[in-house]
Order: sequence, then C-alpha cells, then structure tokens
Amino acid sequence: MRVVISIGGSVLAPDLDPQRVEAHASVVESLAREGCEIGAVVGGGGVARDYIGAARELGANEVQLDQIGIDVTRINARLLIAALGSQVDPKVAHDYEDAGDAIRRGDISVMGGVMPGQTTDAVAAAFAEYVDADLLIYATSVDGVFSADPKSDPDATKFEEMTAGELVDVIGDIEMNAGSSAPVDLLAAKLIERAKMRTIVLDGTDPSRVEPAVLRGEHSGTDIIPEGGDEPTYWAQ
Ligand SMILES: Nc1ncnc2c1ncn2[C@@H]1O[C@H](COP(=O)(O)OP(=O)(O)OP(=O)(O)O)[C@@H](O)[C@H]1O
Ligand SMILES: O=c1ccn([C@@H]2O[C@H](COP(=O)(O)O)[C@@H](O)[C@H]2O)c(=O)[nH]1
Repeated sequence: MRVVISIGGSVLAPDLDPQRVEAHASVVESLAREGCEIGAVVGGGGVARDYIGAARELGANEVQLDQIGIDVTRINARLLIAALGSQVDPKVAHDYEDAGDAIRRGDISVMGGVMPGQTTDAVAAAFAEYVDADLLIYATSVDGVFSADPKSDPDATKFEEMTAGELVDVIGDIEMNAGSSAPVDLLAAKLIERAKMRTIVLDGTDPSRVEPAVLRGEHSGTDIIPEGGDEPTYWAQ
C-alpha cells in the first residue's frame, strides 16, 4: 500500500519538541515496517505564520510571503528527516519526480512546499496523485472537516464523511493568503476530486492516531469519499 501523509507544522513542531518529532517519525517508520511505501509532506505551522506576519508588516508581497513559508516548511521537513532512520531519502524533495523516484527506490520521501499560491495540503494531494497513492492522510490540528471553523463557530458540526465536491464547497470561502489556515486548502480539494483520491482528515496532534487510520481505516476524523473511485483498501485486510 502506498500512502502520502501530510503532517501540519502545527502538529509536528508547535514548540520544537524533539520527542514530538520523534513520535511522528516512529509512526512513519512503523508503517514502513508494515510494508507501506510512504511519502510525507510537512507544513510550516506557527513558525511559518510568525515569519509571514513579520514580513507582511515589512511590506513583502504575497508571493514573497509564500516563499518564506516554503522555506520554513522545508526546515520542518529536515527536522522530520533527522528523526527518521536510514530508510529515508536524506534530501527534502523539491519536486514530485524526485519524490517519486525516492519512493520507487524503497525510501521514505519527505517534501515541504514547492511553489507560491498554495499550501503543503496541495503538495500532498499532487504527490499522492503523482505516485498513484492508495490513501492520502491529513494529520492536522483539528479532528476533521467541520461545517465551519470549529475554533470560531461553536455550532460547527463535523463531517464523518463527505465527497470531495462537498469538501470544495465547505472550504471554498476560506482565504488563500500566505499563512492562512484550513484543514485542506482549495487546490488540494480540487486535486483530490479529480484524482478520486481516498483521503482522511484527522487530528494529528497525537501521532498514534495515524497508524490505525492507515492500516484499518479506524479514526474519528473525516473520510473524503471519492465519487466513482475504488473501494477503500487497507493494508491489514
Ligand atoms: N471548516 C473547517 N473545518 C475544520 N477546520 C477549519 C475549518 N475552517 C477553518 N479551519 C481551521 O483550519 C485549521 C487547520 O489547519 P492549520 O492550517 O492550522 O494546520 P495544518 O493544516 O495542520 O498545517 P500548518 O499548521 O502547517 O499550517 C484549524 O485550526 C481550524 O481552525
Ligand atoms: O507549496 C507551497 C507550500 C507552502 N506555501 C506557503 O507556506 C505557508 C505554510 O505552509 P502550510 O502548508 O500552510 O503549513 C503557506 O501558507 C504558504 O504561504 C506555498 O506558498 N507553497
């Protein structure tokens, strides 16, 4: 089974705690030991937003701010690589071909951002499509996709499952400025829709939630069900 796991910067390194990074790496390594081929994509989190906020005040434009965000995602990717064992490609992949080559060699491949105008959510979706992944996981700071931002709307309700088209509708109004927050960005949602990619959005603040989701489909987040896609496959079945 081939899996792409997107790990938000806010769940990988909210406080630069090496033990937390190690815990995420352990989950990735454990899945690799189970025989999964793994691509990981790492976000920029609060550090990226801090840099973006400071540079915005200094007058940088949105593309320049995105470039700062990309730099931070790649630093976080290096952090994850540092915690992974010998099975990881030691280079942060800057494009999908390099990342795909690493996976075909049997390595775990780690990416950060690639180009302005999107977030690492879209990188993960494109990476998953490029390598024909069986499953795409978003380990983020919220336990799934809600009808509205649960941090600002107490009446927001969680979708246990939804189609990619419904996901596009729910997140369509979220701003796309550098450093913006969304469980999955709009471009990612469109890529998931066109690739008919089976996708799970879950709370990755506890990294141990990722493994049962990959192996058995067990999680409390949101399943994005492909319209016209294949039946879900799990490694343990
Ligand atoms: N409809 C929604 N459903 C769920 N979360 C939403 C929604 N709208 C906005 N959000 C916000 O999206 C945020 C999740 O994305 P956020 O960008 O913080 O982290 P991430 O995707 O894990 O990556 P990173 O921290 O690297 O940017 C949550 O904090 C939540 O407040
Ligand atoms: O491909 C990419 C990836 C990221 N960015 C910019 O970086 C920040 C942080 O990334 P997150 O995935 O949100 O953690 C993002 O808001 C963009 O500004 C990018 O431009 N292109």
